[in-house]
Amino acid sequence: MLRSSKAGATQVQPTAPVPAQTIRFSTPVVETPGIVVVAGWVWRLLRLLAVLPVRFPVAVATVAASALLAYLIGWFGLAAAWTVADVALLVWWRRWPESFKTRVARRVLATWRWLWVYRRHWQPVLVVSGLAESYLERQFLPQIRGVTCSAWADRVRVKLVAGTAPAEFEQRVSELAHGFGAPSCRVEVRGPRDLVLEFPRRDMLAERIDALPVPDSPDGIDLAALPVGRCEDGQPWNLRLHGTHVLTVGVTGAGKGSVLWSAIRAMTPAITAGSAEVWAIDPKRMELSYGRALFAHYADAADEAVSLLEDAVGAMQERAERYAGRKRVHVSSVRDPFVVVVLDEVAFLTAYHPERDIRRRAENAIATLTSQGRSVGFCVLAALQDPRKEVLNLRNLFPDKVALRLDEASQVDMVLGDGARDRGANAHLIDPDLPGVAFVKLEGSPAPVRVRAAFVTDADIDHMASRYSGASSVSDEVAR
Ligand SMILES: Nc1ncnc2c1ncn2[C@@H]1O[C@H](COP(=O)(O)OP(=O)(O)OP(=O)(O)O)[C@@H](O)[C@H]1O
Repeated sequence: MLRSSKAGATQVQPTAPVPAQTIRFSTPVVETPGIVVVAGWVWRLLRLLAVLPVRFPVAVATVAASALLAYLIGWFGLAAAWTVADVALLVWWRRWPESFKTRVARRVLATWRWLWVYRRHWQPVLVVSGLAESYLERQFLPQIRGVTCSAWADRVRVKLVAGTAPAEFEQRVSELAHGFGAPSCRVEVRGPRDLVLEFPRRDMLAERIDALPVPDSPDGIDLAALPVGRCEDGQPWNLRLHGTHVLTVGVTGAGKGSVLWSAIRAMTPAITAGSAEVWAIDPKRMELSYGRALFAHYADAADEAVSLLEDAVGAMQERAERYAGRKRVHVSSVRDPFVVVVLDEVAFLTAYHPERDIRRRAENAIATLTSQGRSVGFCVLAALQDPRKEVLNLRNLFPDKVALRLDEASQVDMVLGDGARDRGANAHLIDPDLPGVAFVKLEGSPAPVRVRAAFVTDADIDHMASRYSGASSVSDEVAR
């Protein structure tokens, strides 16, 4: 039975003649003469010698100067010259460590990593991961243009094969990361056929980040760039609240609270001054209740929470009416403070609450706030555990999203948008021992960036509540 020719598809060798094909034309094989092969090798050697001084001017100059010194003053003199140079380098390193790192150490490291890691493994990794292209029986590989090292990552600049697209690299970030022994890989497109692969060497976010300092005065606070943590490259992670709405998604224990609290902490002086207000909804009664004194309004029970949301809608509409035809941009002031509605576990109101009326009212209010509040200085900052549509079908009304540790790979694109996982946002692979680590999309960069929120402890919240509370709520009158 199994031997029957009908048991499976017939395999045809692509080079073997098909039975019906009596004559088959093929290219004749001509043996390459030895002299041509040797000439090819000599040509490649000469080309390498010509390119070396351009590619590695310092290394070639050092070798050439050493050879010249050895010739002129002998091996003893060369050893003395090298000792002096080493002492000079040592002094440079001790005296100006930063400049030594950027000008010497990282360049040497980059050359080493280029030779030992990327050049050595480039062809096998790219061929096996399917990034080598074939045309007319010849193989074409993307070329390494150069390797640079930053404090935490290697950046490999690559020239694409003509006719291919960066998306092919974006879809194979996992293969590339494993192939080159890096924890992850990020693709940055610089221009036509020009991209950079970023491979972290160490995790800059492995250590907990303590709560960031509270700004001294409300004047320096930029509500469109509140410092809430650190990016993977060591730069501050600034969260935009003014002019947008933010949805923070993560499984239980992922650190959603640290994102909410870091944002509140960054604007506390504005809360004291009255130019910003936080209206907090805390269904779990655990996350926000600690800092109650900082909030203009607070609700934990479902019916109170829905009333709070409807009050916010009322205040927003009153402001929109006042602005109509007069003002197009909201500027925070004591008269018209910037209002952040902080909603912990938003699904409690929109999906899990047993009363249909509560769910419907909550959803309507959130939809109105998120669709109309941006330009009049209202922002919704919500936290959510499960990003599926059945749980929160309003998630697309939040322009900015923070993907903390997620349960499943498929949830990454649900939170950060199509293609985010292909671009390296592996939020489902975040280590559970690193709460507060997340992927976000920053302005001006389509590639998701790995960040970590600073951790605001209970003691920090206590301190903030006792020192900065007492702001009178101007919007009270409007809301009531
Ligand atoms: N940014 C952070 N840095 C370091 N540790 C953190 C950070 N955020 C949270 N943690 C730790 O993780 C624990 C859980 O954090 P948190 O309660 O904020 O998670 P969550 O996502 O809000 O969970 P849940 O939905 O169950 O409330 C905290 O008690 C704290 O110990």
